[in-house]
Amino acid sequence: MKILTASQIKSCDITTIEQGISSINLMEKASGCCGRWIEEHFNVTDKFLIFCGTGNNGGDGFAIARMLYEKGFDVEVYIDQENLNFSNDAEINFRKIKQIGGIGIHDFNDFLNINREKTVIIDALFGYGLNRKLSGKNKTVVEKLNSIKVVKVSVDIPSGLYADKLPDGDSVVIKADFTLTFQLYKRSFFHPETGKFCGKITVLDIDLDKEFIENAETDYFVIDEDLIKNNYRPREDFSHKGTFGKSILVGGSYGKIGAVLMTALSALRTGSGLTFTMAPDCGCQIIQSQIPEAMFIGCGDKYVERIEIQEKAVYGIGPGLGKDKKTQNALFGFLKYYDEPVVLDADALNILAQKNWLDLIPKNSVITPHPLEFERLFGKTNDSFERIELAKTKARELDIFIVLKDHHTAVITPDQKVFYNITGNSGMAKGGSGDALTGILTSLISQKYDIENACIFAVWLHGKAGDFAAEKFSKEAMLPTDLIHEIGEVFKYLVS
Ligand SMILES: NC(=O)C1=CN([C@@H]2O[C@H](COP(=O)(O)OP(=O)(O)OC[C@H]3O[C@@H](n4cnc5c(N)ncnc54)[C@H](O)[C@@H]3O)[C@@H](O)[C@H]2O)[C@@H](O)CC1
Ligand SMILES: Nc1ncnc2c1ncn2[C@@H]1O[C@H](COP(=O)(O)OP(=O)(O)O)[C@@H](O)[C@H]1O
Ligand SMILES: [K+]
Repeated sequence: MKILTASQIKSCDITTIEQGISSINLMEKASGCCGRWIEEHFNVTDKFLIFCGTGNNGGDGFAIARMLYEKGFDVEVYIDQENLNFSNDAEINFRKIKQIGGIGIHDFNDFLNINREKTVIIDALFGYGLNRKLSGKNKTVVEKLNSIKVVKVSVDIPSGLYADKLPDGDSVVIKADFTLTFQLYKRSFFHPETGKFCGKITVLDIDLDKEFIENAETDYFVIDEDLIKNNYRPREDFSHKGTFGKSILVGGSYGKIGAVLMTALSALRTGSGLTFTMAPDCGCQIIQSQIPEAMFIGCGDKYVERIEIQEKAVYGIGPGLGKDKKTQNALFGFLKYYDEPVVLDADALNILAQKNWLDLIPKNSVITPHPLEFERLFGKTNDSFERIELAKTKARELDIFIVLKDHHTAVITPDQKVFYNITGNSGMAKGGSGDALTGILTSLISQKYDIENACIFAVWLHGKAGDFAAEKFSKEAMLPTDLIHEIGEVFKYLVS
């Protein structure tokens, strides 16, 4: 799914209106979608306090208030009574609720304390039209709302957030539990500094002009299930182990053998035809007894001391590798003569950063840094938006794919497209999760997924397996090995 900027969304709204629906009816449709979602998720005994701004986001709020009232909900509306300079459609909907009479209309300042347990705040202060940080009464009311512990639902965007950039450092933003956004995800939902305000996000289809969206130019995309289902290739019947490639996972060092073991196990669980671990001899017994399906190639005593080049194989290098001098030489020796795409992770990246060997990375390779590894490779950035821009520059410069790991991992391609992943959860924030991703990626590339599709599929699959593991064991208790065992459930889900 595409991600558009605030100004593109505005143009999309205008185009949709030009195509035949009036703007007031579009607002009715958008508010209707929110109203139905609210009805499905809350009880008629709950009390709704709806905070409305003067723009069309506020207009949505007034319309939602009317719809909930008509369904029998207890609704109060809060506005800034010193600023009644409403947009046309907000004005129409404001008048409608005034006519109804049964809905209390109050000033932000009259909002003192919540005196009922089951209260729900609806935030319809600002949407994508925000053009400066919140100040005055808007700021005060958001600070007050943030200080009380009740469920908050933001309409379109948590008020105070921009759709596509960071707010100023000291901005106030509503901290929502739920965000009901129209038609498309917004970029700010996926960045750590801004995404933390959104809570659980639901995208509501309000039928904006499909042709406009199709033709809109953007570098930014969300990895949704449609993309994955198009991408996934079920296993052919007439096939043999050679059909599904040869994955060689290089890593492990004394005390970190588990890392390469988990990488190999993930490669197997993702369907690799032939799977090898290339690891120090001290890991032989443990790997061979834990994963009999994987073959073992010894390449040192306690550390990887050489990386043998084999034909028709895809290499995933880094998990548990360590940075021993002999390992550094082994990596240098390998990359100097190898020019097929490889997957590089963890200490392989740390060595490349430390030695400034980035030019050795073969074209079309995939690197999978977490933010700190990224910083070691490419330097500091001020925020995660800048980090993505730097990743785009580096992906193009080096002609590589960058899988920038985070809560919403981003796949950045050499032609500067950015795909945000929406599967995964904080249960994966445990040593070993990244090793699993390296195995999944290597396996998909060895099965001849093109590299872009392999990256997209791998991060989605990895996160989805993490979500299944969290469902079964909880975020706290799930282990990276549980995630690896859930990979099978994800493939079953894809064909169901
Ligand atoms: N027809 C449409 O265009 C539709 C718009 N929709 C809703 O409309 C929203 C966008 O509406 P608008 O473009 O009116 O924008 P907003 O409702 O976000 O508010 C913009 C208004 O607030 C002012 N403003 C911006 N930042 C401010 C600040 N910090 N302090 C005080 N005032 C500030 C602006 O000057 C403008 O008057 C969407 O997010 C969505 O909720 C939906 O109803 C779907 C259809
Ligand atoms: N809070 C989180 N939400 C979603 N995914 C997460 C979270 N924390 C970690 N992950 C995922 O787990 C993996 C961790 O990788 P990494 O930091 O390299 O750790 P490791 O030490 O396991 O190699 C990444 O794929 C990352 O996206
Ligand atoms: K809002």
